[in-house]
Amino acid sequence: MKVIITADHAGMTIRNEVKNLLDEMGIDYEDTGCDCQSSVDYPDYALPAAERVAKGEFDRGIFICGTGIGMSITANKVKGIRCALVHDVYTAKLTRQHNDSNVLAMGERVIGPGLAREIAKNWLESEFDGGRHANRIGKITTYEDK
Ligand SMILES: O=C(CO)[C@H](O)[C@H](O)[C@H](O)COP(=O)(O)O
Repeated sequence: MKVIITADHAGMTIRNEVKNLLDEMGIDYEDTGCDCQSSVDYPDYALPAAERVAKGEFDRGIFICGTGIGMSITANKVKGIRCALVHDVYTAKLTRQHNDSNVLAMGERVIGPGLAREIAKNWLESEFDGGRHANRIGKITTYEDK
């Protein structure tokens, strides 16, 4: 699995925690910033990273900002992206099993690094269930292709 990770200035601590997790799990990843010396705009990070997931360069993305909302709204504008904003372990698993989410968004001003790590681990380890859920995702894809 290849993962792209990106964050704005409000997501640096969780970004570093998730990078440690990816190292421990032996998962290949690219960190596309920010360097976060000053305040930045989340769309400048979410859009290029989401496009690279949509193109198939990466299997999954993990995007972090203050609330996760800006990153998730932006990522979901990119065709083929199913970005889930997650702040608990239950929905981390369920959004993989039911929604086949390919991007995980989290907010560093909402949860701490320990919970973020558990969320990322469960999201990375959970598989899509297919079946009735594939049919539902097909309806989203059909809409995107119109
Ligand atoms: O987009 C967001 C909220 O939807 C993110 O949380 C940003 O990180 C946040 O807006 C940044 O806020 P700041 O006051 O400019 O640090």
